[in-house]
Amino acid sequence: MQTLRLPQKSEFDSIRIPLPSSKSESNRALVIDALTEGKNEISNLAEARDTQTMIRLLEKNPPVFDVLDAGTTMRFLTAYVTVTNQKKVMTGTARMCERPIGILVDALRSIGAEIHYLNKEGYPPLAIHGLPQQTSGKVKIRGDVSSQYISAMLMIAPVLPLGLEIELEGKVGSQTYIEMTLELMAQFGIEYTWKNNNIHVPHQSYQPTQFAVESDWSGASYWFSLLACADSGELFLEGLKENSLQGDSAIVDIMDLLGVKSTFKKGGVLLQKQEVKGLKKWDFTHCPDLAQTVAVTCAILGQNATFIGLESLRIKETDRIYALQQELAKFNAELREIEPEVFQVIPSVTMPNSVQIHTYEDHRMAMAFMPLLTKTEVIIEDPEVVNKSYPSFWKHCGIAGINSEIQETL
Ligand SMILES: O=C(O)C1=C[C@@H](OP(=O)(O)O)[C@@H](O)[C@H](O)C1
Ligand SMILES: C=C(OP(=O)(O)O)C(=O)O
Repeated sequence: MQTLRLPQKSEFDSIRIPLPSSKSESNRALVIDALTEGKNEISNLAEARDTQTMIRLLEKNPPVFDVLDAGTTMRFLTAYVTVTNQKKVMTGTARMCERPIGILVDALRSIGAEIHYLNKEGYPPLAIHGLPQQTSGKVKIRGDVSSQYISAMLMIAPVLPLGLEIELEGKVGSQTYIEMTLELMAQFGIEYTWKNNNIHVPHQSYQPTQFAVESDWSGASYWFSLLACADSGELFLEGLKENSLQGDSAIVDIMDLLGVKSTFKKGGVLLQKQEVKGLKKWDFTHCPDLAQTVAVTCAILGQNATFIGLESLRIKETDRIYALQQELAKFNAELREIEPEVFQVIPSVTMPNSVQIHTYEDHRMAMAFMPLLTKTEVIIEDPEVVNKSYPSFWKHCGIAGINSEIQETL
């Protein structure tokens, strides 16, 4: 097994981190581009494996689309392949085949698609036979499992002959990602209305557009956390905008409470240390990918914060609640469920001399625990797991003066 040793370090100079591009924006722009007649100019696409997988599948168009562990690639391409009336098998890693897709398949079937499950009902792998004819212009989709099903349906909606009216049912999670989808579609010339639970996208054409992908706010969160946990330093994060399409820009408000001041400047955002105001409670319903970063930060900073809105974490790259609980325990911290779906961070009081973090095939487990190096030596198992969203993460740690060392262990 490969591990990465991160020596303890808690003082940082004035450092500029280039940051990767957003995989969420990239994967939307790629699907829209594939649906557009005419030439778009899309720049700054993500180096993330999830995006590179989508580029490769769209370019090579093999009969089997193996998306590996990329949720957006699986969900967005399932809708894309269907609407473009292709015959295709959609599959992915063993974990991807445990991540539900039934809500999206039901939505596509309800407008006339022919899709079959090749193994377990409700889960990939799927055999798609296309959409011979759109039989309905209305669909109901529950919003509490994954917003990616809704984004997938929204992006194909303009090219459907009858357009699409989507009624969102129940609680809607990750709503910021639905907003990102619609705002991005609007930049490609699409008009829509969203009233209460109803989103209506009439039939229309995507317009050729120039679109530059912004840096990734989810990836930026680990640098906010590093500074929050450090004794001193100043970081400049490149390519972030104050008015972002990404809901994970909420990290600015969260970290304002955890001791990081953000100042937007030309070309990015400057992070400086300030006093810790304290984080009492946060709802992660609309920014689930920040939960691991903030849980680790609170555990390190001695913040007994209450977390809600973590339900979707159980069906991501791993069961992130279980994974966090296991790894926080290694430095005597906890994520305790005090009532159903209400969690409290119980911070660490004693820190071991070294902590080895298991990463559960989840990029965010590796990156979220990196800031622990401000308090002790950290050993990260399977460091390449970061490639899913942030392949240059360890290189950027090097820019920050963290002298990591790869180790081969049995
Ligand atoms: O649409 C997107 O780009 C994403 C939506 C979110 O998923 P859910 O909607 O499943 O919460 C998020 O966790 C994921 O990393 C990216
Ligand atoms: C959940 C994530 O991605 P996806 O659902 O697209 O696999 C993530 O990047 O944290």
